[in-house]
Amino acid sequence: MSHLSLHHITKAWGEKTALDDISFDAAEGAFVALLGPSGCGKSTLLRTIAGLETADRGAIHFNHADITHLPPSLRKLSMVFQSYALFPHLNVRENLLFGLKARGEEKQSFAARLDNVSKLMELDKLLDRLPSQLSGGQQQRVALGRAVIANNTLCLMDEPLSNLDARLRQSMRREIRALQKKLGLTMLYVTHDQTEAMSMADSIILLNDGHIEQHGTPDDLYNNPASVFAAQFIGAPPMNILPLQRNGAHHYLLHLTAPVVEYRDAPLSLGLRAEDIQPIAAEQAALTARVISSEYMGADTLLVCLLAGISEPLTIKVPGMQRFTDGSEVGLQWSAARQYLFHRESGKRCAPAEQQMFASQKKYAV
Ligand SMILES: Nc1ncnc2c1ncn2[C@@H]1O[C@H](COP(=O)(O)OP(=O)(O)OP(=O)(O)O)[C@@H](O)[C@H]1O
Repeated sequence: MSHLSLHHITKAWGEKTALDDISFDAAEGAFVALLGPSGCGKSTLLRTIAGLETADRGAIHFNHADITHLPPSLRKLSMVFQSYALFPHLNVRENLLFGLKARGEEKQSFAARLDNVSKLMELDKLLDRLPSQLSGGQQQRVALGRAVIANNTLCLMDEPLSNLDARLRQSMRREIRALQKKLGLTMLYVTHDQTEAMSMADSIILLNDGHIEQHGTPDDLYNNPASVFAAQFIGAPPMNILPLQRNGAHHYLLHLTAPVVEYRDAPLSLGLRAEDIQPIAAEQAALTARVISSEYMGADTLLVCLLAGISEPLTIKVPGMQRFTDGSEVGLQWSAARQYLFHRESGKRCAPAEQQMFASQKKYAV
């Protein structure tokens, strides 16, 4: 049985459905990222699991027990907020011990637990300082230490790194992941940053407007996106999405690398990741595009190109040292295995069998 299971959790704020029939399982010791754009319901979901909000419908099971109606203090979970929520007038030691005292836990255990956690979090030399005398990263460690000292096996984190600068964020990501593994914590981690989710999590729950768009491993979300939304949310730059047309001027796109065609009643879009498109010499290419801008980023350069007759620009990722002049013509190719097909109306990915069926219809091929 899963450590944590949500069953059909639904919650509305007035007219707005913030959580729409959310169900998932998290195994013991798993790091699960809740990812999605602003307003998709990440915080509401986390707060509902913590018991700080009440679901309108559905059930939450944790450690074989139904905790749906338990108050937060009895749920045996720790929560770390974006704001750290440290008490400004209490020093690090008092902040770390506050929860234990408030819950009336065994006093004799405090010294050993404090010693253990302050060493683990490298806070042992800072115990007498107030939060205002700590750096952002140190404050974050106190907030984490408070979660760890409670000895709870489930930890909920709501954008814990968003107040830190990019470099510190990266090292804290590694620290949190290492700590979570070492202590065997089950972690639910809210973020809107796909890189954070991809680099830290065992599995990602991608939320879109209150519902689960896709739940899978980082590899699944990147290589097998279930929809245009997932394909464009995961990966940078977002996946190129080009409309396929049966008789339009774009037709040549379709039979460049494989006889992928549009099916009678199923208008499709073609998805291509920027890194899967290779520039080649224009004179050797069946398809050419005009470079409209290039963005040098060190290791890579992003080329924004326009294909004749297609208004959507196409972004291509090339090695940083490869230079193209704006306005020049470049040939393009990609592997048929790296093409994604989506239903244009629903945005959903075509099933493999469906994609095969489209591919086998050669009537549109030149
Ligand atoms: N207390 C509240 N009262 C009314 N509406 C709310 C309340 N809290 C959240 N909402 C609404 O519910 C929806 C989901 O909000 P939520 O804060 O869960 O999203 P989020 O994904 O965490 O967003 P962000 O990344 O911006 O924090 C939004 O439309 C929001 O306006």
